[in-house]
This record gives sequence, structure tokens and C-alpha cells, in this order.
Amino acid sequence: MQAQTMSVEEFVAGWISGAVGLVLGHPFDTVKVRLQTQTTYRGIADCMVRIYRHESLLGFFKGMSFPIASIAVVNAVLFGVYSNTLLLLTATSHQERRVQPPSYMHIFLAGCTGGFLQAYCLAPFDLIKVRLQNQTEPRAQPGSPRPRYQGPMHCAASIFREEGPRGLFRGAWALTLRDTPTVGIYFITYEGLCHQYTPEGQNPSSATVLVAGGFAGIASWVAATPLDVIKSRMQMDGLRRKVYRGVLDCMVSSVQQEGLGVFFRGLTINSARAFPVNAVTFLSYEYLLRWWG
Ligand SMILES: CN(C)C(=N)NCCC[C@H](N)C(=O)O
Repeated sequence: MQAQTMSVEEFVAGWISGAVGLVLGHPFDTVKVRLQTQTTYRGIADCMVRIYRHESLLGFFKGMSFPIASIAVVNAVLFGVYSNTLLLLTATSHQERRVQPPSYMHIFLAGCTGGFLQAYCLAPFDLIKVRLQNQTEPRAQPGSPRPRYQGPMHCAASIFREEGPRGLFRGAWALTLRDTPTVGIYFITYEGLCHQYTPEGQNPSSATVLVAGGFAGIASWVAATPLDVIKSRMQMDGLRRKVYRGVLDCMVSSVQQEGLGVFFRGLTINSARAFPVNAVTFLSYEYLLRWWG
């Protein structure tokens, strides 16, 4: 067996494919974050109509610039760590794994490792995204009230000034709990479906990659939604006054006030977003790796 070296292509492919998925999914993400953290909307349609009327189409793209800038790090870490952990566990490269598929246990462990490490890179960027997505003021119109944050840098600087460096990691613990197991589920679903529908030793077809990527997105986001709600609430906490003492307290008081259904807030929009975003993410990831040989 050849000595295996760490693959840089996996990191670059992860970055580009993540950016493609991110732009496609951001409008859905904004609606989801609003539904999870604000109680004024009656549902998905109401939220979309009100964003459009009050904030125009641009309202759906609030908070997107930072995730775009950070996706290079976040997705490169996710896919790069996943693939390189599998390389460590099984001593096979991406291409060799088509012939010698790794066990589901190895895939799950590598996915959890990728999810855990990317959560810490993602935390400050995700916090800023959520804070900006929740600003309902229309963009710079004369006479309209100025939003609290003027943009991503201003948001980051204000949090840093008001709460110190730890403030930028608000919600990071809930994010880690959300991402560690669910990224394991993400990769197991993807690899499992590709394996199922691809003849032995061949690369999966584009249709298989799209469907497997889409379902990997849905399966992982269904599992992630309860902690996604808690994560978003923790990130919005402290904006005016601090309400929650921690993740558990946020869970208990959310259930006490809104019932168990609170854990499923944003589930429909999360799933609708997850399919196209992850279908194109995996398709571009696979094609970039094949193209680089
Ligand atoms: C459920 N979770 C946290 C995940 N499946 N994470 C992996 C990446 C997801 C992709 N960037 C997306 O935004 O859907």
C-alpha cells in the first residue's frame, strides 16, 4: 500500500463547493433564523412576504458577506478534516475508497471529528450572521431608523467591545453539540446512498451524487434542528439583556413557554434548504476532486 499524504485538494474542493451551496441556501436560512428567534411571524409564507415588503429582496441576503468570506475556512475544515481523518483511520484516499469502502463506524467517526472542529471555526461567523439576519430594519433609506449593527465588521467590533473575545463565541457550545453527531449522520447518509446506488468500484453518477447529497442534508438537518433552535436563541441572548444561564436553561425555558414543538421550529424550511444546498455542495466537491485527478 502507498504511503498516504494529507490531501490539500480536499480542503480546496470543500471550500468551493461550500460557497456554491451557501449562496443558494442563504435566503432560506434567513427565514429559518427569523422563525426560530422571533415570535411575530405566523409561518414561512408570512415571514417571506413581510421580509420582501419591508426589506425588499436584499432582506433575504442580510448577513451573507461574512459566511461567504469564512466558508473557505469552515468548509475546508469540514471536508478536509473528514477526508484526512478517514485517511488516517483507513489509509485510503478519496479515489481508493470507491474500491475499498470504509466501514460506517469509520465514516461516522471521521464526520464527527470534522463537525466538531468546524463548529469552533464557524462559531464567531455564525453568531454575526444570525445577529445581522435578525435586524428587520430596511437597508439605508433616508429617514428610516439605523439598525444596531451597520455591517459584519461593525457587528464583530461591537460584540468584542461590549463582551470581550468570549462574546464572539456566544452559542458555540450549542453549535458544537449540534454539529458533532449530525455531521457524522451527514457523511454516513451520503456515503451509504452513493454505495447503494453505484456499481462496485465505479464513481457515483451525477444524479446519485445530487440525490445522496440532498438526502444527507435533509437527514442531518432534521437531527440538528432541535439544537439549531437553541443555538440561535443563545446567539441572540444578551443583545439587550441576558435571559438564559446556559444551553440547558435555554432548552427548559423554551419548552416551558412554547411546548415541545419549539424544537421543531424551522424544520420545514431547514429541510427545504438542505436538499438543494447539499446536492450542489456534494456535486461540486466530487467533480472538483475528479477533475484534479
Ligand atoms: C446538520 N449540519 C450541521 C450539517 N450537515 N453540516 C454539514 C454542512 C452543511 C451545509 N453547509 C449546510 O449548510 O447545509
